[in-house]
Amino acid sequence: MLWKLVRHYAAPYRTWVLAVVILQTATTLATLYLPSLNADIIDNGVAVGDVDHIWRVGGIMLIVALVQLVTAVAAVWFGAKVAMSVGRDMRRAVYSKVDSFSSEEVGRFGAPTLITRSTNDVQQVQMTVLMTLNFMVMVPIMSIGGIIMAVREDPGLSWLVWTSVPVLLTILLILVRMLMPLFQRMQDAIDAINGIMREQIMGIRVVRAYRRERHETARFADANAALTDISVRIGRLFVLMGPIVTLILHLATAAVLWFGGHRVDQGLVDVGALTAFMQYLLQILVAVMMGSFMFMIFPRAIVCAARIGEVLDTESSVREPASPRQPESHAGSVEFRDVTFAYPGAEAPVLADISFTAEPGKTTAIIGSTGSGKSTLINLIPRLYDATEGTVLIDGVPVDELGREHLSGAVGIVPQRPYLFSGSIADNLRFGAPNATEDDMWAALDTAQASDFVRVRSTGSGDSAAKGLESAVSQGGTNVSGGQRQRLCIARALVARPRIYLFDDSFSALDVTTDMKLRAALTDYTEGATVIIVAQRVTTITDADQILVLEEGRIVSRGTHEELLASSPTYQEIVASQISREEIA
Ligand SMILES: Nc1ncnc2c1ncn2[C@@H]1O[C@H](COP(=O)(O)OP(=O)(O)OP(=O)(O)O)[C@@H](O)[C@H]1O
Repeated sequence: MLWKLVRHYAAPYRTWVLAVVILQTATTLATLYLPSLNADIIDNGVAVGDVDHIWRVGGIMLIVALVQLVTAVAAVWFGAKVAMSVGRDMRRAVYSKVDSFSSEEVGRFGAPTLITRSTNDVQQVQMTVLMTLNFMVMVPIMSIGGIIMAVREDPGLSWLVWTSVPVLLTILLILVRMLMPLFQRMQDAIDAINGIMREQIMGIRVVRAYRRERHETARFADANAALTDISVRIGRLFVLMGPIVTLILHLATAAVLWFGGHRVDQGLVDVGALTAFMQYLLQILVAVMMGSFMFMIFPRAIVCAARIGEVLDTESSVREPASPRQPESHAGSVEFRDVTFAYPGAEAPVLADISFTAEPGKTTAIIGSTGSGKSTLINLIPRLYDATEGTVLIDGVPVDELGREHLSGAVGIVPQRPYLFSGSIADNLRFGAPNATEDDMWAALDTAQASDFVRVRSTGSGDSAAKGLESAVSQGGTNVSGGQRQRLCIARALVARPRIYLFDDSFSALDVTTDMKLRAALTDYTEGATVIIVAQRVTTITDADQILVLEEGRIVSRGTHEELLASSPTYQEIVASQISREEIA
């Protein structure tokens, strides 16, 4: 998966990769050339007192060193550009994939892991691309070229290469083998810590309310300790690696000086050639070390790439139609035809044989006990999920044949759990209608009974204080009350002026008087549109043109308030539990 991902995302930057290969080759060749020039200066300049030779070869050395410097810097620059671009594109792809997911896929993966995969995992792959680009040319050329050059300088000492390289390689491979499983566990530990952190931040109020701080702190401490433990073990192995490699390098240098010294004494080799041999041996060992380092980062990148690939290979269960259909009328009627729905993995359906029509200009209300499937039913209209059997139609066209744009333009939903985004109140209100004017927004706020508190609202202090529509909303809408958040979400749906309004238990946080005022204003505002209201309170829906009573996922009765009062035992039960006999009368 790592190779497949990198090949795909690096393809647009082929030219830059080629530049890195050429530049790295030039750097490595220059690095390999320098020791033999050095040997030449010592043997043919210093040893025989030829100053001209020293100047001439010294000049060449300077030029070669300059070439090495410039090409090395340029190679790293291009390498970084490729790696960062690959990382950016991969992050973008993961983001847009997640964006296309339906509630099912988001629920299946879970938010914490989706966040880790699009940030930390992509970063690991990006880092591996950077390292690979830096080392992939240098390591093979330097090790093979180094061996050839070293043996050329003094074949008699070549046994030192054949012994030191395998020793270093063996030790490094043992370390890599020990590191591999640790890296895999590290990624899981990061996931776990992100998950706990997110859950605790989101649920901080509940944690406080139930005085669970100690328990939660202990849970976090355990996850933190696990991550620390793995990191320390990885760190220990890394720390061990430094001295071991240095020891081998020093032993190799000492061996070259010891055995080489004897050979110089015996006149078998020149001092310059011996110096060059030593430098080549060090270059070979450094190349081997870097090669092993590359192997060390691969296991982690492979794990990360697999996790990224899993997201990218997942297709949304709610798919865009290949050629979207346009309905003939744009009135906004909603029809359910024998709809059955089961959540993925669940055995029993939560909705069964649902058939009804919600007409434009009329209000359809859905009432039923907790868990009877009201929200699920509403969620099928904007395709948060697709029906398992049967069809949901808007203006006579099945919703899965409508384009996403068309569908989101037609349907305005106020979810059961109201959510606002960070930004100003105006930013939030313009979510579904970017061109809405201030008058449009105030009209929606008036209808949602939200204009009073928005008008006096102010955030920030001094000159930077923002007032009214420009006042700030924090992420999730946590700096407004539950009822205010609910009304702002209602206003957000109203501003877009869709043809179909879906209110999922949207009046629950309002007091009875505000609820009444809001519904009266709503009747005028939504005139001509299809309105579907899910409600817990009977008083919210007494005026509805049609009330559907849901029980365990089935419509058990339907009719107006009066009709149901007369005919439906379930409805009578609900009403009796909420309204006194006098009120009913
Ligand atoms: N994402 C999900 N995965 C699996 N089951 C779910 C999921 N969401 C809801 N359910 C189940 O489906 C059933 C219907 O849930 P739904 O939220 O539609 O009920 P509801 O009538 O809106 O309830 P409430 O009045 O409490 O909001 C419940 O039994 C619930 O446990």
